[in-house]
Amino acid sequence: MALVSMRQLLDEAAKGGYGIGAFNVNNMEQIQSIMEAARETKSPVIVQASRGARAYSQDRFLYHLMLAATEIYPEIPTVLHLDHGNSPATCISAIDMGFTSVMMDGSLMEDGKTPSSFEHNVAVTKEVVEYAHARGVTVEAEIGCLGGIEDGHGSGGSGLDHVTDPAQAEDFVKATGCDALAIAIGTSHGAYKFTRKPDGDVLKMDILIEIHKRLPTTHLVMHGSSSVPKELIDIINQYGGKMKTTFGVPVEEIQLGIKNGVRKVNVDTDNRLAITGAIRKVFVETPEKFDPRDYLKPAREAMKKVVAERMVQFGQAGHAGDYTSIPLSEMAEMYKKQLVNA
Ligand SMILES: O=C(CO)COP(=O)(O)O
Ligand SMILES: O=C[C@H](O)COP(=O)(O)O
Ligand SMILES: [Zn+2]
Ligand SMILES: [Zn+2]
Repeated sequence: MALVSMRQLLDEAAKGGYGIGAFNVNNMEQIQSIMEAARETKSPVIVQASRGARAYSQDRFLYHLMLAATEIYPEIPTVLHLDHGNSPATCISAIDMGFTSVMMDGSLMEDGKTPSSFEHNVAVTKEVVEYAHARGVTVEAEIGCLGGIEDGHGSGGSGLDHVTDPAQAEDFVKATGCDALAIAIGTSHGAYKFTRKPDGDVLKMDILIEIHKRLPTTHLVMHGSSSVPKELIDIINQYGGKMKTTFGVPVEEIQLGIKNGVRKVNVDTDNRLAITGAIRKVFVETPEKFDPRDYLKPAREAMKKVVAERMVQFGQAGHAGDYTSIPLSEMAEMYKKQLVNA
């Protein structure tokens, strides 16, 4: 099976009322972990690569690993998505290489740091939507800026300033025709999201629910959705790591999101934690070992376990065989004839 459009997976998820994890990758072992978890749980999958991942892997390596994944796991509908594209040029280069979905993150300027204006965001997103849809490729956009509310860190100043404005989200989707919308509700990337279990003061599920009410057919995306389980932090620290106490997004909050329009759930940090803990354990317990396979195999296994668990929790498990994939050329026709609902 060829790589498929993310739009199709999200439309199916909306019909079935479930969410789909989007897991970040940089190398072969991470791709293998996700694909094995998908096979075990019979899940459709979204594999995503950041700009950093593309640079790290000289992206053609990553692309060809993903083609290998479609050959080895033909029963799994598999999407290759660009995470946080910073400009139309970045998105276009990914589409030209064969990514079947891209994120145009116009909430920030091209430097990936400075919050942008609504007008800038609309303009760059529209440009990407036009190029992508003509090729059957999906576009995720973002409105509001990620970054914690609790400590005001993240994209520029006080986190609350950058929480998504529901009215603006509505205008933005109408103006751009994007397929999926990432919103800012107080989560941030990385391990240090919250200093206590988040409540409604710092994790704005009410805003998410309001956005879903205004945009009931828009596929919402939750970034920064690692749960940062204490068990994974404890393993790292037990084997010589030095991570501070921290809290992520509780799975039950993500599940509440899924009941309210969230179809794509971005997870990277939890997998990084699992991999690092597994490798540290081998190093400490068997310091005489030096074959990379001796620690990469347990690392791969540890990540697979986290991914499979999330696939079950998000509800995508069991849905890999529900549909046959629509070729990108047909998706392009559907966009042209406006058969894909905004
Ligand atoms: O949002 C993410 C990637 O875009 C990943 O978030 P985490 O750092 O919570 O895993
Ligand atoms: O966007 C955040 C993802 O966790 C990717 O992180 P990265 O830019 O370090 O590859
Ligand atoms: Zn952003
Ligand atoms: Zn993100």
